[in-house]
Amino acid sequence: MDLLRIAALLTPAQCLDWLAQLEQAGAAPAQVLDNHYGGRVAPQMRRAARLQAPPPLHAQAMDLLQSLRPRLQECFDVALGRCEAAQFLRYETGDFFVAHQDGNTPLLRDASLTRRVSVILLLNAAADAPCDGSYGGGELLFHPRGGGEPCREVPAAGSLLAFRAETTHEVLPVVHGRRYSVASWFHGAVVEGA
Ligand SMILES: O=C(O)CCC(=O)C(=O)O
Ligand SMILES: [Fe+2]
Repeated sequence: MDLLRIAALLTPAQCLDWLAQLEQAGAAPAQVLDNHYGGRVAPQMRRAARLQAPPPLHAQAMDLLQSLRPRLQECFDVALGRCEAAQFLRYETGDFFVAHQDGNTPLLRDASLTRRVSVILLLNAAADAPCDGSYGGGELLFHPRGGGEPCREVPAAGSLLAFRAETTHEVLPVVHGRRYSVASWFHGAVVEGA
């Protein structure tokens, strides 16, 4: 399974700054891209809030993610085009996202079809015991194609994971605190005349 880990993409101070800005942000239930449900979330699939980041913060996140394009293209050996608007996510205690694929799965012919690389940036850290600004649970599980033991990731605050959009992954329920992440997707480069 291809999993790229980028440590310390954000400094601890940047994480705190982003989190402080998100404290003020409005929230709505996070959705899923699914024709069947018309994009609405099926509550048994996902529970998380999508935060309305202030536009300058959103722009900063987009610049940061776009700066990774060359590295991601090289790592995954795929030509990448646009990067989707970053989603700022908050998982409260009990929130989760069941095993899913983000795109590039031909059976689902929706806007996710051209997604090639998913990126997830964690803004705060996991801790075993409840303490300010951290969360418990909320691990990311990556399931290898064809079965086998899943790979369990607990990224440090400010670090990013990138993987092929068709990789099956899930977020286990948060058991204490609040987990903050930023997710986005790079689509394949559009080939002229294709
Ligand atoms: O919040 C996360 O860590 C993962 C989010 C995710 O998998 C998604 O939005 O597709
Ligand atoms: Fe996902």
